[in-house]
Amino acid sequence: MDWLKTTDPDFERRFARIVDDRRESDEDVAHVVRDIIAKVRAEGDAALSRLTDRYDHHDLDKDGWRIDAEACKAAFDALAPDLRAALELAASRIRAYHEAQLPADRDYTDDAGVRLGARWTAVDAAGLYVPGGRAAYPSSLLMNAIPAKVAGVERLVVTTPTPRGQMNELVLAAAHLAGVDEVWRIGGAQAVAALAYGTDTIERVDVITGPGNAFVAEAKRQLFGVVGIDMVAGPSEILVISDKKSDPDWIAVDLLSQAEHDPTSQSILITDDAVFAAEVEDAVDVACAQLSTKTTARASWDDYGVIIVVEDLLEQGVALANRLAAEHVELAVDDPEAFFAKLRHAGSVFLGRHTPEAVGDYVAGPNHVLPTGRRARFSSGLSVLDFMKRTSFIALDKASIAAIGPAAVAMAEVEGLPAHAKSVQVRLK
Ligand SMILES: NC(=O)c1ccc[n+]([C@@H]2O[C@H](COP(=O)([O-])OP(=O)(O)OC[C@H]3O[C@@H](n4cnc5c(N)ncnc54)[C@H](O)[C@@H]3O)[C@@H](O)[C@H]2O)c1
Ligand SMILES: N[C@H](CO)Cc1c[nH]c[nH+]1
Ligand SMILES: [Zn+2]
Repeated sequence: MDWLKTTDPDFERRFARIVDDRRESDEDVAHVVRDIIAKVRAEGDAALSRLTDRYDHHDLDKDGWRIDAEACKAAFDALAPDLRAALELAASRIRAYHEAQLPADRDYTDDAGVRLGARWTAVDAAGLYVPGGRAAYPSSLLMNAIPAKVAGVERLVVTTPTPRGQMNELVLAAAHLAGVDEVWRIGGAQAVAALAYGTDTIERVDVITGPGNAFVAEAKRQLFGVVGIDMVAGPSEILVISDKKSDPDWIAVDLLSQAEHDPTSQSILITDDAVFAAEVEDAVDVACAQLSTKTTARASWDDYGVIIVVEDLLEQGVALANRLAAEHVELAVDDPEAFFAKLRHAGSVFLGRHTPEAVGDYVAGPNHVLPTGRRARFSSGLSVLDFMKRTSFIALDKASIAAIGPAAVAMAEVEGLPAHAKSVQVRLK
């Protein structure tokens, strides 16, 4: 864990190193992923089978490639009542939030008499990556599938690893609840490649969404263009801005809540009180030792955890947070609105001491699939729009082409494109 004070003479150098650190996307990962993608593209199912054996340690031909709809329904029917209620609450809150994102078509006629507009349509098929290496993520299934359904996607294809052949019943139950069409027992970069290129067994999709570890995130990054993607959503991150009035035990578990996802996750505390910072550090040690996920959480905190003590939390603290552009930012202060007003770069923001990030992971409603690795500077969380595209349209008649056509002819001529000019001119006669 790194301790920084803005008053340290080498603060700027050390902070800049943290901002620029590409935690998960190093050259080794990129190289491994490139190789996996090439193998899946060239060999299809045979590569999927071999890579699943190598990384997830089971035999697809023996265990089955696909989980059928009956198994998903059976898992849903077998849910304990409290878990079923929790999944249903999460699903209905996620659905309500995302339904409000549906965009409106445009269709109008401007002053020149030109009819213009745009029509939104869903992609035909979406590949939804549901992580499953270290933990199981039924919540991520809902976060992927519900916006896709709201958008009107016809074919929803889930891929998820089943390490050592172990299926997670809650993931299957969530697939039934969300109305997923296909569930494939494949994870990692090989799953992303199969969705992008298709194989004899798995038909390709148009867009791939969802979170995952460094290999999954890098595969999506490399395959963007072959297929649409939502954004690069890799190992989780949390940045907590807190004054000394917060309970150190609360802040410690908030930091650990993201550290426990992955050894390359990152948890950062920014505070203006060094004593409070030390209390949180101690509380992290105590809380971490009690977690079943302590090995992962400890590794993440030791290698990538950061505590930054600033002189002025509102001005300096938020300025640093903007440079970090973290996936999640908690504002554990008396007046979170004042901080929120200055915060421009973050995937999702949690306002006030009673808003733990973990509630957003499950039941609040906004999507938990969010950009990581400082990418909140230019990307947003998963939304209904990631499953849709916009087609613009133009309609002219004799009068309106006469109004705007000559300008097009003039521009085509200076661009040296005579066929363009002619195709307008012939209609002006
Ligand atoms: N940013 C977000 O929105 C968000 C949301 C939820 C989860 N997450 C992140 O998702 C990740 C889940 O990770 P996970 O590991 O539990 O599951 P995962 O499904 O993402 O990854 C497991 C797969 O990784 C591949 N893999 C593992 N080691 C490999 C290696 N050495 N070489 C090549 N491939 C390898 C395997 O194929 C395996 O199937 C975490 O990093 C978590 O923080 C992010
Ligand atoms: N915190 C993760 C996004 O980074 C989402 C998640 C799912 N389950 C628990 N957490
Ligand atoms: Zn989480």
